[in-house]
Amino acid sequence: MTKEQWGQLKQNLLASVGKNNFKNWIEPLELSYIADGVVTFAVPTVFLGNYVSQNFGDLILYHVNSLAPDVRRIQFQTAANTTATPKPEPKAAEPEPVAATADENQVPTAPLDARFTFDSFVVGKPNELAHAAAKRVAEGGPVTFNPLFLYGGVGLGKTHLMHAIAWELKTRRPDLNVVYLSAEQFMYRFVQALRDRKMMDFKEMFRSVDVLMVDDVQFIAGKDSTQEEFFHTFNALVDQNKQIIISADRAPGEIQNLEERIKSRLQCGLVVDLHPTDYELRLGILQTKTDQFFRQYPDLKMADGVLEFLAHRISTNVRVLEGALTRLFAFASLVGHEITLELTQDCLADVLRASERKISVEEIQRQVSDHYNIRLSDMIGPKRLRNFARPRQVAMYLCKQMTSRSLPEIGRRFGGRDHTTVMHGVKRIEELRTQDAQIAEDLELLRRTLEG
Ligand SMILES: Nc1ncnc2c1ncn2[C@@H]1O[C@H](COP(=O)(O)OP(=O)(O)OP(=O)(O)O)[C@@H](O)[C@H]1O
Repeated sequence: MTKEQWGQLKQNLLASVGKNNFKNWIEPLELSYIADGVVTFAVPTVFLGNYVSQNFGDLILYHVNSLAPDVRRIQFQTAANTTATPKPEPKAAEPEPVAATADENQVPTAPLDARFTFDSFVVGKPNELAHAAAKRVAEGGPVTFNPLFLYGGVGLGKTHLMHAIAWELKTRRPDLNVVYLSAEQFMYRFVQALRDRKMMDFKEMFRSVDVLMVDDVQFIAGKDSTQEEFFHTFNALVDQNKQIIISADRAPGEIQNLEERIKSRLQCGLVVDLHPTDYELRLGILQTKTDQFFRQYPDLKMADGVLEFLAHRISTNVRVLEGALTRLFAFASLVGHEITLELTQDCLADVLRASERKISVEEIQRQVSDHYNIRLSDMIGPKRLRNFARPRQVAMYLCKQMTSRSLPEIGRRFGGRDHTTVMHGVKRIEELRTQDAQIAEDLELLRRTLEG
C-alpha cells in the first residue's frame, strides 16, 4: 500500500465515520510503513493513537485489508511511543501494548496484540482444554508440564491464547523474563547472530529467559541448523526448569521434516489441541464480537437470526467469522441500514459461497443410515420395507437440498432408481416435514451434523 493509496482509503473512511470524526481522528493519520503484517501510522499524540485504535481500529484494518490482505494488525507511533491496535475494550488494569524491547541483554519479544487476552477469548467445548492449560501456565506457578504444546488448524485461536498467557504473566509475574516470538523470528535472530558472529550472545540471551513462547513451530521443519539450535535452547531451558510454550498447526508427531528427537521432546509435556469450532462456540464468539461492534457503531441495529445464520453458514475458522462481521458492520454503517438477513447475504455473498462445504451424497447416506440405525446397503438396496424406505426418502430429500446433484444423478446413487422415484420421495418428506414433528426433528439434527 502506497501513501497515495492510503490517501484514497482515507476518503473511503470519510463516508463511514462522518465528517467530524474524520477531521479529528482519521485525517491526521500518516502512513509510515508496513512490515511483517503490521502497518504503522504516525500520529501527533499518544492520545490520538489510543482513541483511534479503540474506536476505529477494526474499521481501518478492514479498509487496509482491501488493498493489503496480509496486514493483520495496525499500530500507531509518535516520535516516542508505539501503540498496538485495535483495542476495543480498554480497561484501567489492561496492560499497555508492548513493542520489541531494546535492551541488549534481553531477547527482544515480539509485540503482543492488546486484543488477545483471556477476557476476550470465548470458551466452548472445542477449546476448553487448551484454554484451561493456558490458564494454568499463565498463573506462573511451579512448572507442572513442560512444554505446553498447543496445536490446531488455521485461525482457531493459538496465537490468541499465546498472547493471553504472555499478558497474564506480565501482570502476575513482572519479575519473570517472558519472551514470545514466532519460530520464524527465532530463526531470523539465529541467522543474524551467525552472520554477526554473536552466537555466544545469542545462546546466553536465550538461556536467560524464564518463559519462552514460540509460535508456529512447524516453520522450522526442514531448516536443519535452526532446528539444531532450537533443540539446544529448548533443552537448556527445560534443564533449568523454565517454562516453554509452543504452538503449531498440527501435533508434534505429524510435523514432517522435524527431527525425531525434537518431536519426542515436544511430546514430553502436555499436548492439547484446539478442535474446529462447533455451532455453539461460533455463536458465542459472534455474540461477543457483536457487542464490541455495537460500542463502535451505537446507531446500528441488527435483526434477529443474523448471528445464528452466520454461525451456521461460516464454519471455517474464527478469523473468517470475525472478518465477515467487520465487513458487515462497516457496510451497514456505510449504507445506514439495519443489518438484516438480506443485507448479510448481499454483503457477504463471496464469503458465504467460499465457506460452503461440499457435502457428498455418500456422506448423507452414511449419516442417515447411522441415524436410523440401519445398514447402508439396506438403505440403498431394493428392499421396500418401511423401515428402510423412510430413511431412504429422508436421504434423498437431504441430497436434493444439500448437494447440487440432479434427480437422475441422485437416483443412480440410490441403487439405480428412476428420477421420478427420487422426486416422489423428496415430495413425501416435504409434506411430512410439516405434519410429523419427529421427521422435522430428524431433518434438523441431520442437517446440523452434516453441516459440521
Ligand atoms: N475462542 C475465541 N474467542 C475469541 N476470539 C477468537 C477465538 N478463537 C480465535 N479467535 C480470534 O480469531 C482470530 C484468529 O485467531 P489466532 O490468530 O489466534 O489463530 P491461530 O490459531 O494462531 O491461526 P494461524 O494458524 O493462522 O496463526 C483472532 O482475531 C482471534 O482473536
